[in-house]
Amino acid sequence: MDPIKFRCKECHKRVEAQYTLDSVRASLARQEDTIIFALIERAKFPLNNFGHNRLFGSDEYIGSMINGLVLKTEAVQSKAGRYINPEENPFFPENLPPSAAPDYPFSEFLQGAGASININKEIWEVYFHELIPMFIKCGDDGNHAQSVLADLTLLQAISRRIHYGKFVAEVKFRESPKIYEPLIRAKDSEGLMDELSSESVEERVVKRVERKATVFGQEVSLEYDVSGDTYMINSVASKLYKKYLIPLTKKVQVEYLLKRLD
Ligand SMILES: O=C(O)C(=O)C[C@]1(C(=O)O)C=C[C@@H](O)C=C1
Repeated sequence: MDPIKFRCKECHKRVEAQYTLDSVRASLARQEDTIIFALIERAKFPLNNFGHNRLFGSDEYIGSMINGLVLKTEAVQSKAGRYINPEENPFFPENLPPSAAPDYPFSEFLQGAGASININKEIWEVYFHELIPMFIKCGDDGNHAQSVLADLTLLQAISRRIHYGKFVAEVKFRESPKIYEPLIRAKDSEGLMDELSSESVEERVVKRVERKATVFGQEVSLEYDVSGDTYMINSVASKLYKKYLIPLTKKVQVEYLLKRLD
């Protein structure tokens, strides 16, 4: 197939991202939609034995189906430039091929050694050992590749949300350097955690997620407006946020800030 040759006048224009507390919160809210739809997609499949299937044998990668597919997919996406975007973090950063995509001047908003924080190993553990058992039924419907790719889409959306904490932390630091600098110099993780946390904002996020998940999970029909909850992921989505996504986003914020002045 021929690649698309068309290019509009806007193609080469650099779009400098403006990060403010409002804009990063708006981005977190949009990312909720992606995560909820990815949860709905994954919920369509049973467990599908991801831990046992072997893929890519011989001298290539040998591992479980999920490891193999994620490793290979990330390699392809890395070549296509996914990880030159500072908002993206790979699950298998070791030996990723470099980007072959044209250079793009992504914003250099993040500062210090914290810009390269990657807690995907922890996210991976939480995902397979705590999140998946929360909403996926045991069983095998033969759709192994499909369910693994649904896992990857969901994992990437979750990872992006959690690592977006770096951008939230940088915005907060720039807004109040006089508050954050002494805490960073004193390596006061608890003080930083207290400073960046807002219980009322967190409550609003969890409530909004539950509401969105209820609406997105409904079946829409031509005969009647909406019918019952199809995928039952509203309680899963709000629990996911309360128990894992918000705490891990805050952990990334603290880790980022501790390295902000390095
Ligand atoms: O909105 C913020 O200020 C954030 O830091 C993001 C976030 C979240 O993960 O949703 C994390 C910490 C705050 O307590 C509130 C919300």
